[in-house]
Amino acid sequence: MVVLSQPVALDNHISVIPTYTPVPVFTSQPIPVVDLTDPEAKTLIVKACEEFGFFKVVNHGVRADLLTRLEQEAIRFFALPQSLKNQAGPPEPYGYGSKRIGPNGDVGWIEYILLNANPQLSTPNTSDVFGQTPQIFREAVDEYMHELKEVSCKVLEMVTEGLGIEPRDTLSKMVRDEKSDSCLRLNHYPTAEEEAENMVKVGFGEHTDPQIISVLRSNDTAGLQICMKDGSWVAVPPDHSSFFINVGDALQVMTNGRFKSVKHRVLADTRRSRVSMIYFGGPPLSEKIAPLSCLVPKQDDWLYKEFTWSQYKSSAYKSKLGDYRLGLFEKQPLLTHMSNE
Ligand SMILES: C=C1C[C@]23C[C@@]1(O)CC[C@H]2[C@@]12CC[C@H](O)[C@@](C)(C(=O)O1)[C@H]2[C@@H]3C(=O)O
Ligand SMILES: O=C(O)CCC(=O)C(=O)O
Ligand SMILES: [Fe+2]
Repeated sequence: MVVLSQPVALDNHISVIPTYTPVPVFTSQPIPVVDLTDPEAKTLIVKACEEFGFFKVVNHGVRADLLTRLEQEAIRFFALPQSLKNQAGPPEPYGYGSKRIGPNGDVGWIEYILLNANPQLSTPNTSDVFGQTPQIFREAVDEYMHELKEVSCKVLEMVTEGLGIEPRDTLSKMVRDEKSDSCLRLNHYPTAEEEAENMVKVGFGEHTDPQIISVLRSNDTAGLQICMKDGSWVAVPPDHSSFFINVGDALQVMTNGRFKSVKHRVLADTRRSRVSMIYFGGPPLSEKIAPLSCLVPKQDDWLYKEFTWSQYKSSAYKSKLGDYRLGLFEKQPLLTHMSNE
């Protein structure tokens, strides 16, 4: 028997993975769960960001009815006829997309809506998402983004407190800034009639999120997996009432690699549809991203060159999903002086 460990592309270009590649569920090494009301939360968050770049939060303070309201609106949108949904696309990068992810040939068993948190930065077709649907969708999106910005900032303030960084809004002020380049993604991984035997469709291929922080919420359909430090994949049990936090590339840089932006992917369960909504907390386009000087005072110790978020974003949009995007921004290791002693 040939055991494939890498995804392979089928005729329809959606990669598939053999189901007999065992993917353990997070049990032996449970996913860190942080109660945001726990006085120890900041210490637990720092530990989870160092060990996994990923954790689950409970007691986050966002009302359950807002989560269900947005999920229902997303389901209603994705149930529209294809021709109507297409009017809200193609994503450039904002708007409705189906199967194609990003501009460089990535595909997945997915359809989605990508919206910038700042409506002025969204492309015109984005308004079609709401144009054909009731006001209730826009209200749910706006309210959700507002609440998720708060959750992101609360977590980032716990990060700075846990790391002993002052002031405590050092990170959160970038996401709170009115020019913050944050976005919201609504993903739908549909069911499928046919399924190649012993194969599972890749919904969203492996990647890291480029921003500072991502806050993910899904319905109770499984599919999300994260990559451990040893390269193995672990399935994350879904939990519709909690949020899952990812460290993004920009936070990896600002902590000089102390926190790792977590590689993750979604394998679609084609018998049950999955709906996820992710808030990506990003800095303003002009923000300079570099290791924080309070963490790494000597520039010689910086692992990354300074760049603006705008530079990183345009570089990300030239890359494929699975590329290691930070590679271009790593400093060459200093050659220790060569002596002939
Ligand atoms: C293939 C791509 C899609 C993406 C832009 C990119 O060129 C590389 C990064 C991808 C990603 C992953 C996290 C988020 O879902 C996303 C919105 C982002 O900021 O970076 C997507 C981009 C996208 O789908 O537009
Ligand atoms: O849909 C999911 O659960 C995760 C999707 C994801 O990683 C993304 O949109 O960046
Ligand atoms: Fe992601």
